[in-house]
Amino acid sequence: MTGAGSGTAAGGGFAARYRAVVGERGRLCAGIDPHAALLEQWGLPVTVDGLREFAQACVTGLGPTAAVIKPQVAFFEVFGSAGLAVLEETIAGCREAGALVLADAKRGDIGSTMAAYTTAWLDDVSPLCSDAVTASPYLGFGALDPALAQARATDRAVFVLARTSNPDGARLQTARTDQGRSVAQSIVDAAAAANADGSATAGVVVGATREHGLDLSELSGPILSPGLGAQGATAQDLAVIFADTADLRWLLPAASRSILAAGPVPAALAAAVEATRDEIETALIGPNRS
Ligand SMILES: O=c1ccn([C@@H]2O[C@H](COP(=O)(O)O)[C@@H](O)[C@H]2O)c(=O)[nH]1
Repeated sequence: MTGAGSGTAAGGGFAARYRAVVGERGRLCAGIDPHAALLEQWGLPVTVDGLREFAQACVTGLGPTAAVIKPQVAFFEVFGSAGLAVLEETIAGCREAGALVLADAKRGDIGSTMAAYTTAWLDDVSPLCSDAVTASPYLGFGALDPALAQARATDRAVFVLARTSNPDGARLQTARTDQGRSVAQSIVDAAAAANADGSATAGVVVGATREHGLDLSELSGPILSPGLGAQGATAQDLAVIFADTADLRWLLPAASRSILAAGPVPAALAAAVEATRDEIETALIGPNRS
């Protein structure tokens, strides 16, 4: 299997893997968020067996279709070790199908503990090994160094929270640092510095739900933008808030519940991915794209 998600790539950084799969499948990150309400909507029990069936349908429907797949780790942790076993199968299945897997685990801790999180999420020795992981910079961007180093060495990426899609984030993220920049802008700038080698090792998370006030033009790395659909953002909003502030080739809009609502039939999930992606492409570059 030679898909973007299969194993460790050989050089070129995450940038090459990302460009290849997004070029082929389009700009969209499909989330796997097995909410209890969705399991019920799909006619599944809210048990680990229901979780497994849900995840298998996602692997079949989303794995060959979406460029990036983002399992939300929390919904698997709800079921303890059995849920984590399902997460392992889900990650492996999506990577085998050629998607890049971004584990939404939002890890962040002192360096020595961060090293263990790094092994868990970004090292081939781990059954949870993914192509990228989300991270919180609240202990300082430098505390993420072990993850960034491992990601750089293995052509993976770390997506760092900068300006999140929830309203509660604003007060902290728009606060000014002693250098006069917003906290969120300082995260973006640190990520841009980490990407100076062209590897795109450091992505950022910037929600699609509101004006972010950031200059993303120097980032040279992926911008995960959650908030489409269930949180109220639209494809047109993406064009408005990112067109003048970012290189749109790096924009990776994300949606979970609005896609998963199309289940449980895998073909319907795949169709929802395609429809969402087409809406995004039309909004960002117009209907006559080649
Ligand atoms: O700022 C952020 C960061 C992460 N998320 C995560 O993305 C999905 C969104 O799910 P929807 O169903 O499309 O609302 C979810 O896993 C969040 O934890 C985010 O929404 N905002």
